[in-house]
Amino acid sequence: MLTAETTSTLHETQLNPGSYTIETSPSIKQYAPHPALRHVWVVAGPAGCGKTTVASYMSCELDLPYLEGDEYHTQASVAKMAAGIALTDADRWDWLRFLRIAALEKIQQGAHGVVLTCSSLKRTYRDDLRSATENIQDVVMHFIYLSATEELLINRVAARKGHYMGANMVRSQLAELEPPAPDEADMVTVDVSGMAPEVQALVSKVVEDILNASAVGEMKRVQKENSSL
Ligand SMILES: Nc1ncnc2c1ncn2[C@@H]1O[C@H](COP(=O)(O)OP(=O)(O)O)[C@@H](O)[C@H]1O
Ligand SMILES: O=C(O)[C@H](O)[C@@H](O)[C@H](O)[C@H](O)COP(=O)(O)O
Repeated sequence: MLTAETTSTLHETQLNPGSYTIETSPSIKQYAPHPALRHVWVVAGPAGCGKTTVASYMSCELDLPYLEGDEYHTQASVAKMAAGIALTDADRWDWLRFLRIAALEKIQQGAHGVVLTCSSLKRTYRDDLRSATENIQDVVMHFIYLSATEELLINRVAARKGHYMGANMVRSQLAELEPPAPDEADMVTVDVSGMAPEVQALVSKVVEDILNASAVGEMKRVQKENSSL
């Protein structure tokens, strides 16, 4: 069970990584983000875990623009994946760069946050994405990592229609996957084995906790600043 533990500044705000279990089904809409902060939500995990499904929900609930990671691959990378060939690091660096640029463009254009899908399979890829916001004080990145078994992923990819990614790619995705490390405090794991409403409830709770923790962290930062004037 995730608990939010706030500290003196936003950047020190810690959220315990770990799987969520949840009983209620709140809407995220009631949780207005802190006006001084903008959030980049990266929905992560291997093919078929539900990134697109969850990100669409979050984008709608939070009223934020949505960047679909699949659309930022080069044609060559899509052709590779469609042919059942796993991407390499070299294939992915530009993709990650395009995603970073696209997310920052949305922020620069005035969006109060962004929802982004990106498998972010390896720690180095996540660190690369993190570099986009690390020097921007009012923008904070979060990873929502969707966790599922190989069997579930294969079943969901196999049942999905009209996508270049075949079920034969799940194994290579899992072979490369580096699940959240204990020090990745900006990453929260959500178990997606349930049906959509259950997953949505888990995601809502994750977002609620993060927004609450961020708001408290930001308030403490402002109070600290004011007290030192
Ligand atoms: N919680 C769920 N229960 C059942 N099916 C789901 C669930 N989430 C997603 N799906 C279905 O599984 C398939 C893969 O989901 P998708 O969102 O495309 O995953 P990803 O973007 O991570 O590849 C889609 O056909 C989607 O409709
Ligand atoms: O890094 C990769 O190997 C790809 O980005 C992959 O992880 C991603 O999942 C594809 O874009 C397939 O799309 P779906 O994840 O939507 O199936």
